[in-house]
Amino acid sequence: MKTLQQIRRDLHQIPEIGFQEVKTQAYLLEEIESLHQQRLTVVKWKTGIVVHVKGLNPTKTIGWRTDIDGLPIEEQTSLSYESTHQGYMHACGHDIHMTVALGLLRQINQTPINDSMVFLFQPAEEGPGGALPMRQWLKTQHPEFLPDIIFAFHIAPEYPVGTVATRPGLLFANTSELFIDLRGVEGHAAFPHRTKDMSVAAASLLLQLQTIVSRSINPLDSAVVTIGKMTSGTVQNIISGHARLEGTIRTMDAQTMDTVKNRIEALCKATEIAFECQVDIDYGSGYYQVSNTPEMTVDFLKFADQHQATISIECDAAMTGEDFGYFLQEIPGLLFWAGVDSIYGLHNAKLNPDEKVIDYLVPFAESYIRSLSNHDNF
Ligand SMILES: CC(=O)N[C@@H](CCC[C@H](N)C(=O)O)C(=O)O
Repeated sequence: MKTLQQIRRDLHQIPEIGFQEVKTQAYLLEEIESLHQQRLTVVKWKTGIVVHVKGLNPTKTIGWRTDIDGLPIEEQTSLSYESTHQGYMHACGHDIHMTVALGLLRQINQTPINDSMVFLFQPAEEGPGGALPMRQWLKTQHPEFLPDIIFAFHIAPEYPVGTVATRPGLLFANTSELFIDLRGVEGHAAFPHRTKDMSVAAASLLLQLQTIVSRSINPLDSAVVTIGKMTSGTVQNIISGHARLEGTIRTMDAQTMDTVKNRIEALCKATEIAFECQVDIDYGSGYYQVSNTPEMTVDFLKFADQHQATISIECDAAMTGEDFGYFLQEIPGLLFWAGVDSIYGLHNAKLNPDEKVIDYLVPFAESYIRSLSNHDNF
């Protein structure tokens, strides 16, 4: 049997983006198939997997969800086990998330609890979003695998290993992707008056977008409009006829998302008039906020407080997005941060989570799950 460290390193080498996690799915299936199958039912969904572990005397089903996708980032860690998929990296820790889920699955399968468990290996968390369609599929095709309560964690580079952090209620923001295409007229650099320059239009729009949060959102509310990518033009002496802005919107309040989108649409219309061009907006995929079930989260933090090896923190909400919010929309549960002590943050090409988190978190999660299965107070 492979060590969990080996599994994490193997998975780290094969990052794949949303709904293309073919090798990842095959690797996970091989590991799952190597376990005693007596209590297991394994079903594939797209590039994801659902594993049901039958309890000894089940009255409920406890869910554990992990995301499985990587990011389109060129890794710069120089680790001996760095990504073999050029241009792709597990830069958000999903390799650690999967490994912990497999470790917990091994433990629960080896020494079952009274209740049943369902492990959801979910594709496409970074986009376009696997949680919502997976939830719908479970509801319609496999309601017997729908958990009564559900848990997930996310690595947190800023905390040391052994730290868990979460909060009752809102933890992560509402999100929407944002893609804006500006189409004008390309032409010779020496004759600007015969063109409609989309580099200038995009630059102007980019700056105007920055006024939304500062001038249209109540300062006591919170929002983010980030343009992470801006492309325009072909070569230095041709005026660009096409530019594209790619970004993301984050809001703490679901209604604030509408306010931000209304302002974006107004500024795009104004850009069309000002620069005599066509501007098209595509909101891509959006995620519902992650809102933890309050009583369960208070109990979780109490459990963590009493756990010998754990530092527990009631943290602030963050502008991160997570499609786990779609599971919590219908199923009680919570998401928590787990410290991995890296000077480089999430989505950074040098992110290097401390693998000790695996040996800490599997027993922590196992004892938490066992404590829940001994109670029927939810
Ligand atoms: C935990 C994390 O980093 N999640 C991602 C989710 C991305 C959602 C979507 N693709 C977007 O960019 O809006 C995040 O960036 O917060």
